[in-house]
Amino acid sequence: MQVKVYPNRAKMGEASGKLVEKHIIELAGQKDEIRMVFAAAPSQNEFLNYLRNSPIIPWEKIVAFHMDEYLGLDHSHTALFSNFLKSALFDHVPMKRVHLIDGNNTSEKECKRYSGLLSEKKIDIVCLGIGENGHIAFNDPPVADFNDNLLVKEVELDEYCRQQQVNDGCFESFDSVPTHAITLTVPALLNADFICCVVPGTRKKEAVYQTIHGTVDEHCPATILRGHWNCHLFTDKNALPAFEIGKPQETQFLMDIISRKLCILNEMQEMRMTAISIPDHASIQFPFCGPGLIDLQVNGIAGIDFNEMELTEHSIRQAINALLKKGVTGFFPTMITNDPQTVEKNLKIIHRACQIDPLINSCILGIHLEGPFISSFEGAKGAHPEKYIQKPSWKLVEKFQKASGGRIKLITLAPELEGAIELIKRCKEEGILTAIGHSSATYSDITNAVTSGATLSTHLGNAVPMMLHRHPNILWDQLVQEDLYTSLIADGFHLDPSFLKAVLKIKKEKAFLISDSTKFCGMEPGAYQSPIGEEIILEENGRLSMKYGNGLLAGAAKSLLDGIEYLVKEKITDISEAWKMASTVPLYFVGLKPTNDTVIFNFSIEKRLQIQKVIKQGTLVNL
Ligand SMILES: N[C@@H]1[C@@H](O)[C@H](O)[C@@H](COP(=O)(O)O)O[C@@H]1O
Repeated sequence: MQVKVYPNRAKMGEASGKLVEKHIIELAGQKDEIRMVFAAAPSQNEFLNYLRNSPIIPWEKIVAFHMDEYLGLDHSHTALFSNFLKSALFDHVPMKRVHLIDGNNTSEKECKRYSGLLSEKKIDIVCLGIGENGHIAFNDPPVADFNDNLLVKEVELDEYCRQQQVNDGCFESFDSVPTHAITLTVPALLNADFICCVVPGTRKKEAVYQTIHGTVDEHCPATILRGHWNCHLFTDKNALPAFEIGKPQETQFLMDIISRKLCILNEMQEMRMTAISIPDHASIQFPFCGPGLIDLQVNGIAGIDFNEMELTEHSIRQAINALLKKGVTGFFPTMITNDPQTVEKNLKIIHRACQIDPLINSCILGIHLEGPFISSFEGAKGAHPEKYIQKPSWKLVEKFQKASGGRIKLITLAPELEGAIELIKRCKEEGILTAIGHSSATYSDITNAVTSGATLSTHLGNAVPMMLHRHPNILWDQLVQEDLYTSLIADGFHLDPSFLKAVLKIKKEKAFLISDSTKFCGMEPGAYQSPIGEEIILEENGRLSMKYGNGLLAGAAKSLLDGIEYLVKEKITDISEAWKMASTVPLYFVGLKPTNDTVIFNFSIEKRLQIQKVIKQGTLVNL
């Protein structure tokens, strides 16, 4: 859902009208008939007024419906929605056809008749508002059903909704507002390809707040709009309680949003937001939309590895295509401890690929050097080859940084090594983030690293010494550092659910997911050679380990998307939290501004995620 905020109703009406006008004209170029549903309420006045006066809308192609009607109100009553829409729009423009709901027909017959008309063909555009009680059409909280099997039904209006009709000036008294009505159901409204929602005014504050920030469920039926992939919410300053407009409190605002588990800010000026907040129990069939995924540790994917000798610009593009298919719109290619000549060569290739291909350039947000300044202790060195481990050296970093065209943004190192603290400080000066990882550091090494500028624990819980003292040890010692973020591999093999739960309880919004995927992610099970020459085994279930390392893990063969699914499946977090940990949190950690990159996905009852569409830099990616 995109939220746009305007200083007053007039500007809001004009902007929403323009957007719908533009969409109608686009559709008119493709089809002979455009089917639209309109809402009848004073909140729509400015919007309908814009449409009525548009000199370019091809009304002769438009078939109009409305979304609700009172039962039993006299034909001539001005509050009848059919009469309202006639005087606001239908009587002024040469529509192809207008289908009015007859509130004086028996409700059963009328629901059937109108359902029949609606289901003749797909509805293209729904223009609606949100009630003070959060309703859409007359789906008030007590009767709204996100999984309704019906398209049109009779409902009893709740008292809050009836009072709003008096507040809106449509009826003189509460008692004169009918108690029953006919309404299009939630699925009938959400089935449209395009939704324009116009909600002005102070009395809508709570409803707008809930729509943007509340849990997606029937307590506020409008929250379901966040799940629609092409919904545009227009509101005015008066209806917006959550933050003040015009004050550039970007950081605080972003933190507020992150802590409320929902949406990211894309453009401060327009207040465009991409929201995701889905209840864990939802069995909603509509696609959802969330920010593009961000993976700060990708060694490779789909047969291509950034550490292999054979890396080319073309294979980088292939890897990016595979990542986009998994919803990853931004990532750090990760170079592990390796022959320095290969590292340098591959950094140059990545740099060149970014220069020649704008898509690669926009997906590669930076490069992660994981090593070579790591511990050579068993366990701590993990799957990294000992022969290429080096002493911390700014000179080497400088050489690599030059080869990469300044793209190295993160270095994982062992702070206990001689010269590591100086290197951390130097990196900080040069704008490179540093992380603690593949280390056997003590509490004082870790504290020194943090005070010198280290801000992350890389894949906490993995690549640590084989045997740990129960306390102190390197896990507790990092967990207590409040300034450290933590990256976690949630592939189902690297960490147990209880460890993940405990880390999240401590680190809260400072924990994010990485895949640590290698070229074997997406490959058939079997025995292979790793890019750094080790024999490795990829099992049927996706476990990747060293053949001669007593089963020790050797990176991952699962994607970031699998990590999100794992957190939800194991009931470690809900989907909103997990998605946030794989998108907004890592982006925030590296200090990059949110983008408009968006992923549209299905989330099934079986908790499976399926990517449907990826929008990168405003363009639909060909998946
Ligand atoms: N990329 C690292 C490997 O280099 C490391 O060997 C492994 C260790 O996991 P554990 O410490 O659980 O054996 O974690 C990740 O996969």
